[in-house]
Amino acid sequence: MEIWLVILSSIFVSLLVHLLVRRRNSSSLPLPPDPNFFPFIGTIHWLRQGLGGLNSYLHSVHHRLGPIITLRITSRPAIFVANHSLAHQALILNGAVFADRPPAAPISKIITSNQHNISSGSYGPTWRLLRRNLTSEILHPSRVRSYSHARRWVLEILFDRFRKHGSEEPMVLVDHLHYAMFALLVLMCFGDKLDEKQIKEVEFVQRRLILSLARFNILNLWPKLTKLIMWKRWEEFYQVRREQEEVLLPLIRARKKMVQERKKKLGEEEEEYVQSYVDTLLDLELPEEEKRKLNEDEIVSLCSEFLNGGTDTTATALQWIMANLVKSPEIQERLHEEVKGVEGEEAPPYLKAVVLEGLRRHPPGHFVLPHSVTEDTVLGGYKVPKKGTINFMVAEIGRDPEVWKEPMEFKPERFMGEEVDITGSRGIKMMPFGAGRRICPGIGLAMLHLEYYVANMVKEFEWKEVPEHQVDLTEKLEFTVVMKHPLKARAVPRT
Ligand code: HEM
Repeated sequence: MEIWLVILSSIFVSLLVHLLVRRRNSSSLPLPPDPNFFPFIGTIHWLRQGLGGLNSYLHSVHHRLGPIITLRITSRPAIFVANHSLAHQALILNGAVFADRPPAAPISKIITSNQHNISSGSYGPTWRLLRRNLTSEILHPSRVRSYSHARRWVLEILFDRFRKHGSEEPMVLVDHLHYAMFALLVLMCFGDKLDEKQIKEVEFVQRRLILSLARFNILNLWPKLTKLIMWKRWEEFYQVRREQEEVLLPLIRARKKMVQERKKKLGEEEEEYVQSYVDTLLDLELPEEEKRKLNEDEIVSLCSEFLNGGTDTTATALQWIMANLVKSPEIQERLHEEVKGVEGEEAPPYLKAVVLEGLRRHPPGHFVLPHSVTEDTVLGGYKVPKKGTINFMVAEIGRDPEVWKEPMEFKPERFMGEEVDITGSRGIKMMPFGAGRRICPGIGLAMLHLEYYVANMVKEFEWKEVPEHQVDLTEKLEFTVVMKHPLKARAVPRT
């Protein structure tokens, strides 16, 4: 009874808002078409199927209404763009206007210390400072080269695990990939080679946070109400965040102490020192807040963003690529022929093609993070309002049959002899890292990690399918879009 009352009053209120907004916009351009005359009704349909239902719902709506549509999920219109040329117009040709982020929902506000991180920060001086710090101090190619010992160290850990597991039994590869990517990024973030127990603790708190976000999302809907009727879930959320702080803060403080002691000893003989992400954050001064330094809460959020941004995405992409190599032994063999004689970290052409095809066919994120515009603007003949949210559909764009022949097939050959600009600046054909001013700053590091680990895993082992665990490419939405049935294959050492 009460549920019906809530649904009816929501429909009534949204109808009213819908009509009012229509009237206000009638003198200017319309918003992109909305599939539902009664806002929320269509959305209830896919909400019932969970977020995974959104993809197929959007696919059918785009098919009916064209490449740019509006959905009303909350009071802000959410616009979805599924076309490469519109994405280019917005993100590259009109980049500054489309570079903002919408205000964070209550849960994200807490996780991001009030949007004081890169991915959720508004387009302005603080975002610019934080992003420039990451790209120039940690992700600059020369700095990335200086972490080559870490890549090798993690490769040895991986191979050790594969050998211990043995070649007879199939293994779930993604668990090892997650651990490996965490070991690598934890080192870049906190400096020292931590021991396995510490790395596992970091991996545990970080993965628990991102995997439980879907469960906590409901708290965003009406925080004042959910704090009353769902207080237990709020408590659970605060507990997850507290436990994250309990693991990350001691690592941050230890690094701070080390940096201070190093400053005191300046001039004396230097021990070997590789700069970590935390070191770079300690000295930053926020330009919009009387040059104050970052507090511990903000440093935790930035480290958390760095760890999650670079681990789950890369491990997911690695798993999809390896799954396709197991499924197509002839592609794996061609790749092995190419990489077996290659030393060093420069990727040969077929390896590059395999990685690009993996990112096109299975982008870890099916959408870029939500964007918003700095002023009312126009896209595809429709109005994009300042307070709206605009989403770019990465998977739809990379699988567009108008652009890609047989888009659902895994064919690295399509990239051979053809230069594809993955940043999209000269035209977008695929955009697994986004495009324009908010493009993933980790793009160079991610490509290096993908090429390096795919090449070495194939060089050292032959990956074989097991009849009881045939490769199944069905997708499932977690933090990224992962394999619903994780890859289980045998790793046979090559002699
Ligand atoms: C295969 C690996 C990766 C993929 C597919 C990926 C993908 C993306 C995408 C789609 C975005 C959103 C772009 C937008 O909103 O327009 C993004 C943003 C971001 N990524 Fe990545 N990423 C990867 C690896 C990394 C790595 C290694 C790091 C850092 C170490 C990183 C850090 C970030 C950050 C900080 C942002 C926010 C940028 C901003 O808002 O200005 N990512 N990434």
